[in-house]
Amino acid sequence: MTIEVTAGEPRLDALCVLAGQVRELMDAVALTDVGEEELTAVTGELSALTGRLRAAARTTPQPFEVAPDGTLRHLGNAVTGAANPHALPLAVERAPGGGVRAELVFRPLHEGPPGAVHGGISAMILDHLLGQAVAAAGLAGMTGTLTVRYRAPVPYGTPLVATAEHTRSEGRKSWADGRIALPDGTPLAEATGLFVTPAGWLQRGPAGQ
Ligand SMILES: CCCCCCCCCCCC(=O)SCCNC(=O)CCNC(=O)[C@H](O)C(C)(C)COP(=O)(O)OP(=O)(O)OC[C@H]1O[C@@H](n2cnc3c(N)ncnc32)[C@H](O)[C@@H]1OP(=O)(O)O
Repeated sequence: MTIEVTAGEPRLDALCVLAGQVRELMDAVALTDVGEEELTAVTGELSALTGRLRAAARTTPQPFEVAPDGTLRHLGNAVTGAANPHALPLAVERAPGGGVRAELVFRPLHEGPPGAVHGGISAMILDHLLGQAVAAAGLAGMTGTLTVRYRAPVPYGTPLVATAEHTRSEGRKSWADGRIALPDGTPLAEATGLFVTPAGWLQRGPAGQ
């Protein structure tokens, strides 16, 4: 899959494509049933590839930054970052009725209980989405508390919809609610969270801009 998030920045585009390929690799590792000899051979090739990438390395992932088009982006983010193999990546958009939403499909790689998504993975997605709902209201903050109610096992391999909305603020504290649901709206995991805007962000913003 080609992800074009970086118009006019061919190296970053190539990095995002590489991250997508690594996601496919991770899926393949989670599901492979090839024999021991082949596993050992592939491990050797991957070790060589890892060395090539480490030939020039940074100490932190791609940063939270202002892109050339003036928008904020975080290609290294563990949930949304197209350049981060760990990320789905989650594509978050403004919801028509307010708040934010994202369509997502978890993968077998995300298994916790047999046949369902790990609760920590669901919590991570909800944490991020609630945070973006708060940010969309102009109050970006760090998670202070996150409470999740798991109402039903979250399946992988099935289209799901995650939504969140900012509910209220008091000073630097903001609250948001969200859920991961089936496309018909049936909630599977619901969350509420408190986000605190660090005092420094009030002057400089989360990207230090
Ligand atoms: C455009 C962008 C897009 C970007 C959109 C990005 C979305 C990303 C979403 C993912 C977010 C994360 O995962 S963030 C990662 C996980 N979270 C963290 O690592 C946070 C670590 N904790 C901290 O950095 C800090 O403790 C903070 C920032 C949370 C608070 O520090 P602080 O700013 O010094 O707060 P402080 O002055 O003590 O308190 C201010 C008020 O908040 C309350 N308060 C403080 N912490 C907590 C808490 N944990 N739980 C309850 N309440 C708390 C205090 O009681 C006080 O209330 P009162 O006395 O005024 O009533």
